[in-house]
Parts: sequence; C-alpha cells; structure tokens
Amino acid sequence: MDQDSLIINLKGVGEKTSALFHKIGIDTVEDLISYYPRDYDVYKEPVLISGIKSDETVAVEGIIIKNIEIKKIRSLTIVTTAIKDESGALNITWYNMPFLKNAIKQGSHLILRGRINNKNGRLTMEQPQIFQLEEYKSVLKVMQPKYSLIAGITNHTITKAVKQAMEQNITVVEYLPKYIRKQFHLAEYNFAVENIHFPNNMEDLIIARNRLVFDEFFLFILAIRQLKEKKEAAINHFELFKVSDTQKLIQMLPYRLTNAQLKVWDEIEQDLIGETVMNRLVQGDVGSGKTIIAILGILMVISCGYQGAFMVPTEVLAKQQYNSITELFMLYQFPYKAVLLTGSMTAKEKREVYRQIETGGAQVIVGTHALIQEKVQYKNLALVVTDEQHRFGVRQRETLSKKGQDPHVLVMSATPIPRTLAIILYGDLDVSVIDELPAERQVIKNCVVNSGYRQTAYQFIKKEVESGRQAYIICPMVEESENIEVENVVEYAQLLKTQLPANIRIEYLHGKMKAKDKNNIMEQFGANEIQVLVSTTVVEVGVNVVNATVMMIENAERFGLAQLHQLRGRVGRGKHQSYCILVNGSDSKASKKRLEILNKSNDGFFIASEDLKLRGPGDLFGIRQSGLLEFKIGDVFTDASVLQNASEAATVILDKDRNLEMPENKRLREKIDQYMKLGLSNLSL
Ligand SMILES: Nc1ncnc2c1ncn2[C@@H]1O[C@H](COP(=O)(O)OP(=O)(O)OP(=O)(O)O)[C@@H](O)[C@H]1O
Repeated sequence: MDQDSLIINLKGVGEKTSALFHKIGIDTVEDLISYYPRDYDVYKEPVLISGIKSDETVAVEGIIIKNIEIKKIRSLTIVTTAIKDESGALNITWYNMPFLKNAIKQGSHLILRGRINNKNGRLTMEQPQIFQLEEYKSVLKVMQPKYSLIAGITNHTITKAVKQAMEQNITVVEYLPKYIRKQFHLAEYNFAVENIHFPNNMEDLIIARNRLVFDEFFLFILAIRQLKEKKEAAINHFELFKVSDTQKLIQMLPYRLTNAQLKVWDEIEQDLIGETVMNRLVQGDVGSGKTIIAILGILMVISCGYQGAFMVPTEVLAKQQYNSITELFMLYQFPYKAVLLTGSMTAKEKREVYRQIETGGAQVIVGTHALIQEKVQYKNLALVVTDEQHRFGVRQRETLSKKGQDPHVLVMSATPIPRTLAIILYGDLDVSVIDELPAERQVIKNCVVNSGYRQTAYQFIKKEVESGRQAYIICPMVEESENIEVENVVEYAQLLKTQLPANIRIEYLHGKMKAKDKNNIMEQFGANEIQVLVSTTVVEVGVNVVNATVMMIENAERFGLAQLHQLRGRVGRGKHQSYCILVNGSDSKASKKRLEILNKSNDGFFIASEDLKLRGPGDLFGIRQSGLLEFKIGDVFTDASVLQNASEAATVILDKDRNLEMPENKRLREKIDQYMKLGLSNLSL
C-alpha cells in the first residue's frame, strides 16, 4: 500500500477517524473517492416548526431550550434536547453521539437539519446535522452528497475528507481508450469523480454516474471473462459416478421433486461425471426448492468418498442448513458426518472442526466465509455450493476453489434476472433454472393497506397463531442508521406485546445481535417456541420456517420490490395458506402503484420486469431494486442498458487485443490486475 495515499495523511483525519473509516472499507484516498454518495440533498431555507410533518427532512432555525440529556440503552447512547422557534418547539434525538453534550448548550442559536419521525404521536427530529447560521448559508441550494454512515462517522466528516482529498490530490490517469469513451458516450474519469461527490447540477451528475457505473460493470465483465478462460481448461479429476444414495433420498423424501427440480438435478449429475469441472448457477424463485438440489449434489460427492462444502451468507443460515442436513442424514440413516464452521465459534471449537475437515472425519462442511480461511485444509474437497453467491466475492470463491483440487462449484440464486443479463453477469457459469413451484403450494394472498389497518392485522395474526401458525413482522428499513433500526425493532416488539395475549411469545431479531443470540431466536422460532418474530431484513434471504404463514411488512414503500418479494418468500413455503400484509406508510400515488405490482403477482421475474418499467433508467437514486447483486453504484436492473454497453465495450477491446497487451491498453491492464486482486473480493457478486 502506498503510504502517501493513506487517508490518515489528509488534513483533519486523525487516528480515531481513520480507524472508523477503516470499518467502512476506507484506508486510502482512492478508497475514499470511490466511496460514492448514496443520494443527494438540496438544502432548503429553514421552515417553521409548526408546519413540519412526519417523514420529511427539513431544516429549522431556533434556540436550544433544554440542556442535553443522555440516556443509555444497552450499547446505544441516546442524546436528547429540544429547539424552539417563533411557531413552536421540537424534540431532538441523536444516537451514539455523547460528545454533543459539550458541543451544544442551552440558549444556542442554531440551524438543525434532519428527518422528522413520529415517535408515539410526538414529532421528533432524528440525528440532525448542526449548523451555525453563517455556515448554513454556504450549503444552501447546493447539491450535497449523502453518504452511508456508521456510528461515529457523520456525513459532515466524510464530506470534509472527500473535499480535502480532491483539493490535495489527485488526478487519476484515464485508463479507458479514447475511442471507447467516444463510442459509448462516456465522460472523462476525473470529471466523473468530482461530479459524483459534488455535482454542479443534475445533468452533470447523470453524466458522471453513467461513467462510473460503466466502469464498475466493465471491469467486472473483463474480470469475469478472464476467470472463464481459466476455468474452461479445468479438467475434472474426481472419480465421480451416479450413486444409489441420491436415488434413495429422492424416493424417500416426503414430497416428490418437481419436474423442474429433476431436470436441474439431471444437469448437475451430468456435470459432476463430465470431463470438465462444473461451474453452474441454479436460478429459482423464492421457495422453489433449490436447497434439496444442492444437498443431492453434496450427497453424490460424499458417497463417492469426497468432501462437499456448503457456504452461505449468514450464520443464521449456516445453522439452519447444518441442522437440516444432519437431520436428513439421521432420518434416512446416511452414515455421513456434517460439521458447522462459523466465525463466532470459539478457537477451541474451530480447531476441532479444522481437524475433522483435514482428516476427512467430516464429509460435509457447512458454514459462512469462515470456510475459506487460511487455516481450513480440506482432505479432498470435490464440490462447493455457495448459496446466494452474490454475497461473496468471486475472488473468495476462487480461494475456496484453490483449497481443493479445483472443486466443482454450484451457485444458488433467487435473483430474478432476465437471461440476457444473466449471460453477462454470470458469464463464467452455466445456468439452470427451476421454473416451477411445488404443486402443493397455495398462492400467497396479499394485501396492501395503510397503517390504520394495523389493529386488524394484529387480530389476524392472533387468529393464525391460535390455529397453530406463526408470523413475521418486518420493521422499516432506516437508511441513515442501523442504530435507529435496532431501536425500532426493540420498541415495536415491546409495543406489540401490549397488543397481543401474553401466551403468544413475541421476540425480535436484528443485525446487531450476536450471532449466537440470533441463532437462538431463529431456532426457537423454527421450533414454534416463538410465535411472532419482529425483525429487520436479516430474515430476507433463505430462512425457511415452513409453519410461518403471515408476513407483515411495515413501511413497505421503503423497500425495493425484489426485496419485498424475497421477504414475502419467507412464507408460503409449506402446504398452509399464507398471507402477506404490506403496510404502506406513504400517501404517494407512485408507491401505491409499485406495491400493487406485488399485490398482483407472486412471480419474481414478472415483478422485477414490471418494477423496471415503472422506474425507468432515469430513476437513479430511488430505492435499489434489490439487496442482491450488489454493485457499489450500478444497479443491474435499472442500469441494464449500461451493463449491455459495458459488455459490448469489453468485446470490442478484447477482439482487438485479447490479452490487453497493446500500449493503448496498458493502463487498463494495470487497472484490471488491481481489480482482480482487490475489487473482486469486495464486490458482492
Ligand atoms: N418438490 C417439492 N415439493 C414440496 N416441497 C418442497 C419441494 N422441494 C422443496 N420443498 C420444500 O420447500 C421449502 C423451500 O425450499 P428451499 O428452502 O429449498 O427453497 P429455496 O429455493 O432455497 O428458496 P429461497 O430462495 O427462498 O431460500 C422447504 O421446506 C423444502 O423442504
């Protein structure tokens, strides 16, 4: 790493800030300038307190009328005060910013700007930015970047650091050949970087973003094509053959595999006994039964004497998959051993598991990315299943591959992307589609309601629980801060307890809980010891509790449709009639129209394409379509045309210069090498 480029060398960035930056992946100035805003704000004149409404972001000018109070709830510090202008007073709350105690005094004349929330009937401004009067004038009406934040880092800190970086530094050398920029109408790189952070106007912002989205896709596509070239040569060295265990399992399952599942299984079986190493993506809508296909693959390789690894994105899912595999082995008396390997296990537990992996005492290894740590040595790994692989870097996948003798790779995805895009994005994989749901499934009944319906929904949940079923309630996503999200979930669960009978057990789940506690709650929910689970989107992917029949989503308008579809997919996984209640917290026609799409259809592909039609490519900073396939700035759905262009550009360049050896591609070559080293591991595809 070039020491000069470390952010600690920027003016105003000390040890503490630089440690916090490290947490969001920023170590160097280059990292910082490619930490793009997630949105922009145009700061308007302050408004009168008497006129403000819930859910809007406004500035108010007034006098602080209360000394700061500090309250601690577990690890959360809540700082409160109030501000008053000629029309009224307003409560103010900050999270985890205890240092404000010294910074804000009763009697100060300030401008505060933040989002207004309705907290049990009282309007509160949450996590506002603080401005002196003069200071506010300088930001008025200019487009201001809004960055993703974590506790301790304010938007102001990042903005200031980026400004510093731009002033002190840097002109990055353009690496795209001129003819490519011309052909695909792309702005110059430095212009793009400047304008993505501090746009002159909307037009320049669109041009800047377009270039950076292009870059992101373009580098990814070039890297993927290189991987593909490498992989095509890989010979299947494993002695795999069709086994009776898989036939036995298929016959003994309590259900019949759908034709689509059988077809995909057949493709995988053929791959595994084929001449070359398998690199296959199995795409199937939520609940289409991908897991059993993965298990069949694993069963085949272990029956032939090898090991199989199942890598999933979260500890909750690892535990779930581990439990279902061990139960299955026990139930059908397969003499194989599965082990679980996750980051939160103690060093001693891990050592024991490593030993079993190394000696071959364990044949199936289920876990999170702990599976690819240095210390894990496999005896004879023949198959790696990565569930929802977009959560892992391609490079991590590669590392894992290298641990075995180039094992077969099976990737599971529920992302409904059209085939044309799939070919570009999964260029290094063959694609199988499970395009059919099990026949016994009943169609999920949906409704879109406003918050006035909440009580009726609770009564409905009560009725379902009384007839033996279970429910999820998803609390709103809060972009600004995960802390607020945590608070929402905890409060919601407390409030709900006062609304439902005491014999209905209600618990909550959020991303900041310890892995062990999360697993505990999920296991109890799985065993119906908890009937109602109030949660953030941590239950979004993969969670399988067949007895749950109600999914209620608060502030559904804040989620992307594909994400809502994923959440809804947590119910309707068994034979019971299931329900999805989407609570629309907004009056806008647009969000009503969007949610109606979900109301109308349970088909992931249809939903994704309708959403795209509604949003259109101009909708740059709306809700991201999906939490999946996460590029840093590009969105494969709304930026589909840029993705196509990037793919075309990659073809143009590689046709002329397959190994990027020509002088005009020298910088591009360097960039790709750097990207293959760093970028791919960060990119969550
Ligand atoms: N052919 C089938 N008939 C009936 N039930 C099935 C069939 N295949 C799988 N199932 C069951 O359906 C449920 C959902 O399957 P699975 O967990 O594999 O879904 P998935 O495709 O991984 O979905 P998601 O992407 O939502 O996690 C499981 O409880 C599984 O046992």
